[in-house]
Amino acid sequence: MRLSQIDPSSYSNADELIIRHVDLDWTVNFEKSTLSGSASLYFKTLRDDVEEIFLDSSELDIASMAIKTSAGEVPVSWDVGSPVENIGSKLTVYLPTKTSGEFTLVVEYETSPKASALQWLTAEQTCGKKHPYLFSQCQAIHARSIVPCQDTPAVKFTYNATLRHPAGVTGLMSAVKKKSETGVSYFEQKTPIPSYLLAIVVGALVEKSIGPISSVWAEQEQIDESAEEFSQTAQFIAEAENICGPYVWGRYDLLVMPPSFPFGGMENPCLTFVTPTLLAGDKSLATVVAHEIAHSWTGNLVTNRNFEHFWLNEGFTVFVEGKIVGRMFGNAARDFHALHGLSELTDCIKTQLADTPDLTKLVVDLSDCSPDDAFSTVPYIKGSTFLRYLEDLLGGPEKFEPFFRSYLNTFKFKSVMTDDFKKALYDWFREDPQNEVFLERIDWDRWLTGTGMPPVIPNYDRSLLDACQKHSTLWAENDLETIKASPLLSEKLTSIQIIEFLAQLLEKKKIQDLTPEKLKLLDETYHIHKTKNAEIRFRFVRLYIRARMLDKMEEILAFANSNFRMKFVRPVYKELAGWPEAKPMAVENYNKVKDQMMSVCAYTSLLKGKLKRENLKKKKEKTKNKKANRLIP
Ligand SMILES: CC/C=C\C/C=C\C[C@@H](O)/C=C/C=C/C=C\[C@@H](O)CCCC(=O)O
Ligand SMILES: [Zn+2]
Repeated sequence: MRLSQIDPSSYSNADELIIRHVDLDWTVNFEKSTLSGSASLYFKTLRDDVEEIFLDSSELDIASMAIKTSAGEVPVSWDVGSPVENIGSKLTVYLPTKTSGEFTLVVEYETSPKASALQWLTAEQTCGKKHPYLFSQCQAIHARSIVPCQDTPAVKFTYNATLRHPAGVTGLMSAVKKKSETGVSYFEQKTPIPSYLLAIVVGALVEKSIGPISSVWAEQEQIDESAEEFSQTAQFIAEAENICGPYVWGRYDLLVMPPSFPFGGMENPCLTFVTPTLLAGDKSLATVVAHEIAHSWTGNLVTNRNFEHFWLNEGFTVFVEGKIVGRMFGNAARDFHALHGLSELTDCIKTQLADTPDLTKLVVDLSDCSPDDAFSTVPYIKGSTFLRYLEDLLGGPEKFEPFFRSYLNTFKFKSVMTDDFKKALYDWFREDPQNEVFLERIDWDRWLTGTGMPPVIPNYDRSLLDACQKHSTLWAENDLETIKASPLLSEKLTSIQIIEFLAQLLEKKKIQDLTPEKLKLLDETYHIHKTKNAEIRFRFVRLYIRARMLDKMEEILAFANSNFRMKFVRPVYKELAGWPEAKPMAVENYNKVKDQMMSVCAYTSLLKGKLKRENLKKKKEKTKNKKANRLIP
């Protein structure tokens, strides 16, 4: 079911009125695990005589609501619809009179201790062990669990916030801090944002400067290594500005999160959240920061109108990330980065999305699927591959980048659909009639609604990939003695090449004699036990699983418990579920640690396969019934 015309995942009647600004006054209650206070929503009607406001909400305890106009404040009544799993409840506000123009809705409320956007950590769960910690993750549709709102990226608003928290901790938000007093911080976000970019963190945080507009924030124990790992931040920003135009958000700070943060990074404006699994010690995973910086334009300035068009956020961002890599490390590195993305996409389509081919489309149908269930690497990699294909087709970076900048400039502060991009592309390139023949070649249907891998793979420079291929073939197709004798073993691979080589090894249907001895040699050859690189460890524990090494279960589960980044946790559990001897231990471990995971991670790690299969079964039955009905004369 589509909840509204504009957005299948939002109840809001954003075709009738929109939120332009929000004032938040929140008190952080660590003892109750709640936020309490008020949200003032400044509305502008888009048509005359609006009678009701439909908002999104999830488990909010609402104490009062009032409408404020220049004439004064009037209490209003409301109704909370029955909750729908992974969606929340429709919140209907009844306006006292037919309303046009501008007005404010003031809501006094408290969040649930189970608010899906929030994670509350006890002091023991932090590095410093002295203070509790709170953080949020609102994308895609979890903002509704911390504020009643039009929780759709079709609507953008500015916000101010007053944050009251215990005196010994620091509060930060996805905004610029204007002032702080003991136990109170004041924030301002002057650039309109969609609700999914609201963010809050409260904890024992310290700051270290890493550039003219940037600091890294972390717990004291990780601050120095974080500053070192992300020392390229200012250069990433400079390259991104060169590609996309001026940076408008004032500050670009980084926050190194606790290990339970479910994603690699989250592009919260002014304050990107990153997983500590990026702390590899050699900056080899810092391209995630380049990615989050790129979002300052693609996603945060030009935003997908709903999550069916998520590729407009992520595909565009990976495309810019690749360009930053190219400018800083050369085109061979850019192309290797893209080829590595394609390996990840192949793996994702074959494993995570094997039962749901519709989710391999670039533009998906989210009518009966929550965005969290649809999330995959497809919009990232298929999307960026499409843009690279267009760039190559339409004359290379020299011709494409001016168009790209103009697209960003035209749609900044707005929310867009795929057709807006398509029209902008045609408007720009049709200026030169010579482009017509190339424009005609673009098979939009296959790219946007075709399933599976991208229909065209660009002609990438494969020089850095070749070594990975040689190594994976050596290890997959030979016995131990032949491998030991190979001169390849003394060839050095970079961390990223090791990641790709292991990914390729995992891709092979059959690895000859995947024995403990072989894995021991592999470990020694590439110094896997010494590495801090989580991407390498992640792939190596999957090899242990493939080799059915029960004696490595402790190590496998230690990795699964070392962080709750979904990219790592979900495939590990999925593979363990397919190994009958290990499954009971995996289930037991999951049950032990699931309360330390964010709800999105706990929910998608174990249930997803089952739920998807059930939905598919239901869909098939529906189609069968429809067909049967058609046969009835
Ligand atoms: C076609 C997909 C439709 C909707 C998905 C939209 C949002 C999904 C929701 O689960 C939130 C995603 C947040 C992502 C944040 C950061 C990513 O870049 C992280 C990528 C994975 C990782 O590196 O850990
Ligand atoms: Zn992203």
